[in-house]
Amino acid sequence: MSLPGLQLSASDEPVLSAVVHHLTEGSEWRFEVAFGSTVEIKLLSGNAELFGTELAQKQTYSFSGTKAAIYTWHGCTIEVAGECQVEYLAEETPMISYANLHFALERKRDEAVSTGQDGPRVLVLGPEDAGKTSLVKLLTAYATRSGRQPVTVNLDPKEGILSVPGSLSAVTFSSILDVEEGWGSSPVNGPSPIPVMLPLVYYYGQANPDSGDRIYKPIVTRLAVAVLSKLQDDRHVGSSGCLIDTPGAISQGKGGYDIIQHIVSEFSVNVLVVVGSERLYSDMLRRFNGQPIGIGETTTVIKLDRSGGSVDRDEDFLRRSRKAQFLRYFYGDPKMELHPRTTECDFSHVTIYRVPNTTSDFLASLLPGGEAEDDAATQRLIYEKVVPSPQMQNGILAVVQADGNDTPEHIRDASVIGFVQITEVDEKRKKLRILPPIGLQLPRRALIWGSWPSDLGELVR
Ligand SMILES: Nc1ncnc2c1ncn2[C@@H]1O[C@H](COP(=O)(O)OP(=O)(O)OP(=O)(O)O)[C@@H](O)[C@H]1O
Repeated sequence: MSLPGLQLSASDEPVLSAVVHHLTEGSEWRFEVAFGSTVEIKLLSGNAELFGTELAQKQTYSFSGTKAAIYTWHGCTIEVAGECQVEYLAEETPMISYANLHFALERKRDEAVSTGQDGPRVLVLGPEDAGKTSLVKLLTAYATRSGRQPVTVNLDPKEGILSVPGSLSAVTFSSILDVEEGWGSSPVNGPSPIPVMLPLVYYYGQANPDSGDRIYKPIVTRLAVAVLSKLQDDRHVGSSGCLIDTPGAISQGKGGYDIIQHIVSEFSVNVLVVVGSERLYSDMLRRFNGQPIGIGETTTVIKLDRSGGSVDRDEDFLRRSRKAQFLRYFYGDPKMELHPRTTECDFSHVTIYRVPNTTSDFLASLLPGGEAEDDAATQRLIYEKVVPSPQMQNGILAVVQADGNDTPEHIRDASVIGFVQITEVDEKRKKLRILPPIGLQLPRRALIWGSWPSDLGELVR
């Protein structure tokens, strides 16, 4: 079609050249797409899945800023339009062992249905970029495809499953995952054509857990209490069990093992999966294999190979992924755009608590004379009450279900209602400008200012 007067025709629009790939059974096509480029993929024939979620035939899926793989059990043909940074066909994958793990979990779920006990509580451990999140995504997708309703728990603050980075969350999956977005969407993550899921979110505000801080372990406990009571209250969810993703940092010995012990006991973990590390596997085997959990149950430790497709992501890629997650939180995605407006409020309307830089504050507390002797000093290790300052510019604050005057413990243990960005601090007028997500009123709640991520820049469009 040509446009009158402009001498333009449809053929002047950029056309993405399409290439067709034939995948043999049990192989995968791995691809990486840079931020700023888009690659469109269409399944022409056969069956294919992305981290366990099936692709529909003839539907176009768009990817940007992604590293992933399309796997086929029985062979397929896909059409790919656009430029990938990296792409290749791989015939060696650990998918059979991943599927075997899924079937073993299914047997435990069937047993749970007949005995009335909880289904498997699965903890996934491994070094950074070993493919832990991809495995949890795949196991979640396979469980929902088998008609289960597992609770998926994210204990990796860098990840932000159905929430933003900096938070820990738990959500019950009852429907398919989103091929393009992975976990799909929630009210604290943005809109989606896939049914909205309501995650339970707690705020950590730092990149890596610290066994010595007074925030990480207590909020893991809060999540565990909520998840285990959900398993008790809803038998379908209960027999499906839970799948727990973890940060790579805790799999590196010392303080990390202390955190692993904490997670295992709080979630009554009975299946511990180690991905891609012989040494960690042997340490976990020694510590946990055969350990009794409740009546008649013991923990089983198993090892899985790392997929050759699981790749290291450089800091620039991770920074851009984080920024994209926050932009999606505030502005939605092309399927459903949102238009939040910044709003101004007085300093006196907000009560802000700062997440301390735990490593330095914790170490300081161990120095002679620096020991936390009284309650006030102990509480400083949780949060510090602060007045708005220019350092907060572009900072992310979590709005939690607690009053500004509650104790730091109460504020830490409160779940998140939403996140805001501070876009301007006017010290002279004592006013703040804030970017809230659509629908979030800034009531007189406690706000927690995280120390990470600190490199997002201004998100206002
Ligand atoms: N089979 C695969 N083919 C292509 N890319 C893959 C494959 N498996 C994983 N990836 C990609 O490799 C990267 C690292 O994987 P993943 O996020 O699952 O690791 P992780 O162990 O959870 O990392 P972290 O320790 O940072 O949380 C991700 O970008 C993921 O999409």
